[in-house]
Amino acid sequence: MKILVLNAGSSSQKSCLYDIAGDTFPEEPLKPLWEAKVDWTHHQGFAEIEVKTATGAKLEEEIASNSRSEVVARMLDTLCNGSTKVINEPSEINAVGHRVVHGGEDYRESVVITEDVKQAIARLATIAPAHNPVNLEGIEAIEQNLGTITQVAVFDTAFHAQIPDAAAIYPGPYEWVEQGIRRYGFHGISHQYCAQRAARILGRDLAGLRLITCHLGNGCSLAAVKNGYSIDTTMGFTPLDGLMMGSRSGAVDPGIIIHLLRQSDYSADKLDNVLNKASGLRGISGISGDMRQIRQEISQGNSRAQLAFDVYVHRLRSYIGAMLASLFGLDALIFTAGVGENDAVLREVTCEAFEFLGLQIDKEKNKHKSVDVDISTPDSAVRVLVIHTEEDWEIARECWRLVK
Ligand SMILES: Nc1ncnc2c1ncn2[C@@H]1O[C@H](COP(=O)(O)OP(=O)(O)O)[C@@H](O)[C@H]1O
Ligand SMILES: CC(=O)OP(=O)(O)O
Ligand SMILES: [Mg+2]
Repeated sequence: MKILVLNAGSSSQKSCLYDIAGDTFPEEPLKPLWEAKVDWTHHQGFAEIEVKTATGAKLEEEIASNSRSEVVARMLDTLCNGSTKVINEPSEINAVGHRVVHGGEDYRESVVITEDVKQAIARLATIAPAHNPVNLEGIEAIEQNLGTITQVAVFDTAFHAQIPDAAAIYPGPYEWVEQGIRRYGFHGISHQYCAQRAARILGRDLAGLRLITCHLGNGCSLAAVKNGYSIDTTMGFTPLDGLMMGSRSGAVDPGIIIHLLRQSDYSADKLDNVLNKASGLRGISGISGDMRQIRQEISQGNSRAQLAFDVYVHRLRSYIGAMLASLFGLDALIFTAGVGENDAVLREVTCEAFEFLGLQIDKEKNKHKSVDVDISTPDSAVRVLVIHTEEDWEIARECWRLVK
């Protein structure tokens, strides 16, 4: 079965094609036949497309277009033509899976996309403005280019759908509960993949495991996973809650918002922009939301970069503490996504705070650039894992489950 996966971000579009043979979904992630990445950030009005195949073919080009449909058309063209050709025609694709960030109260698991599903994704754009509209554009671009092919929406919120009310409900007025203003949680596709992968690495059943998965990418969130279910998480009603992120503030005293609305020229739009795009590592450092750049500036003695890192670590430790309390204990702490997988110093200083629990990492193992490994010492009371997240593979798994 050939499954095309689309993971649409606000300024990028990642896609890949898997070929899954046989009657059972493989345990180990397969290498995609073909992968494509489109980036709109570098050159206004232009899309940079990078394509590579499992056999080593590569293609890079720039096209003058802001239209996701036009760019998806070109991407699909590279699947069937030229040096990166891996199939003869688009009709060989059996299904298309999409990462959709917000599924709200209506969608608590993956679904085959219908008009109703599209309308719900559009409606939820008001609370996931950076994500849901581009997810919908991706779905429509596939409709325009591939017609009536089966498409599946895999929601970032779904893995958190079982979070108990005590952890999900904000202590505002009860009307909020009635209006669906509650903690939904995000990055669920990644948290779910990492929890399953951790159980495999540990040689244990998910049932009986208490895990904290730390997804630290541009967006950052933690999940407390018990018996394979998320029972608490740091992102909330929107992907702005919780940890400090690349350019998002994470949780701040709501009184600051009231203060700014009353005392300054802040509007809702300005607040949105400040909290989502001009805060976090970028806001504090004044340099960048990219952890690699923060690290480089720290090595050159930049005190604001150091402060940004220190606040990031403080927040991360605090929220790990919160997840620990929800789990009543911990079997494994898992680091994943761009920062979690690559930043050994961050992992080391984060873990130091939990040595009192008997959690101990092997500092040499921690420095190795390998993933899907246990970096704790043999006698550590808690296992510490670094896992390469495979959101696309998890989307393909859900697609396979629904379409097979
Ligand atoms: N070697 C590294 N050291 C520290 N941070 C890294 C490294 N490589 C990537 N990152 C960070 O990972 C983040 C992006 O993570 P990623 O999971 O790719 O994000 P997203 O999928 O949310 O766009 C960036 O902040 C980047 O700086
Ligand atoms: C939900 C979310 O924050 O996603 P990302 O980290 O991809 O921005
Ligand atoms: Mg990501």
